[in-house]
Amino acid sequence: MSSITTSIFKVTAEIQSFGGKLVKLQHKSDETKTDMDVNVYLPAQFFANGAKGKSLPVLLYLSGLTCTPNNASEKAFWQPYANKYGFAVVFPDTSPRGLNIEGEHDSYDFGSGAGFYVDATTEKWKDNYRMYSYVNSELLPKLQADFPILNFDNISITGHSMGGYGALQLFLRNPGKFKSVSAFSPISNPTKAPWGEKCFSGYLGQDKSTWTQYDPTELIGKYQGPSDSSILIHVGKSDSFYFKDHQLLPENFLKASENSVFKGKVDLNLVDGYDHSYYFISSFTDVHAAHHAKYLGLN
Ligand SMILES: N[C@@H](CCC(=O)N[C@@H](CSC=O)C(=O)NCC(=O)O)C(=O)O
Repeated sequence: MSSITTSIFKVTAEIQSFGGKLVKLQHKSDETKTDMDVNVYLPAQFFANGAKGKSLPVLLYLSGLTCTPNNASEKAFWQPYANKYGFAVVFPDTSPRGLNIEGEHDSYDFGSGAGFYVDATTEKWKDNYRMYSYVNSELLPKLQADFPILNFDNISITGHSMGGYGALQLFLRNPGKFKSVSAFSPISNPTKAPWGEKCFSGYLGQDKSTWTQYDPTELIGKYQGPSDSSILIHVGKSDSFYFKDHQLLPENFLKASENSVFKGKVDLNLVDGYDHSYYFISSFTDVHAAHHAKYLGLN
């Protein structure tokens, strides 16, 4: 039996980890019209503070292509830092599941596991592939309702690859909503990268002018919200998606930031020897956790 009481979400697993608990949840989504899985890591403070009613900040982690909520929960190692600083971590899924739209499961970089954090407008995808609205407008308010001890008004955002792009995109499209943003190997200029071109043309259609509303490199120059936080990015120099396939293009984002309110505030770290994997991510989780803790008022 679960020790966590919820009404919107069904608790499917509760796993003690690093002194806190990873809670696996499932709910019916109005946006995707499917059941959706989401994991939430509740730090030790959640259980200690519960009785005292002290609210805890939240870090939203968006995952990359092929991922479920479990990849980062098992391999990014946010738990010790969530406990050190006292924040919860939310790990959403990367696409609707359980559908069988024609072509949906044919490739790893489109369809299932590859929702690309957009609201699709093309006929085949528009009814369910609404991962932008799902994460931004449905999931977070619903979690707030079931977890009142968490403070979703004190939230930061991060992610990896497709999720790193998603983090930058959600941060820049919602000025002031997130206290800070960071990204591991983000697809920084998706309208110019093969992964982005494939997903945007499939979900949004051939008119490229509709793509730019989701491209961080296009969005940063137009952003006019708070800019007190810096934008922290790590990319492995031995990541073949970076140096060979040119999927990430972080230099384009850095350059665009020079004509924005974030001029001089994009902290792009190209790190020797690291690849695209969770071995890389988990090597820098501590730096990203400290970055967000600062802006969430935790250190
Ligand atoms: N061969 C891989 C290709 C997909 C991949 O590398 N996925 C990354 C994210 S890439 C950009 O969004 C990932 O996080 N994979 C899951 C993992 O646990 O490493 C494959 O098919 O997995």
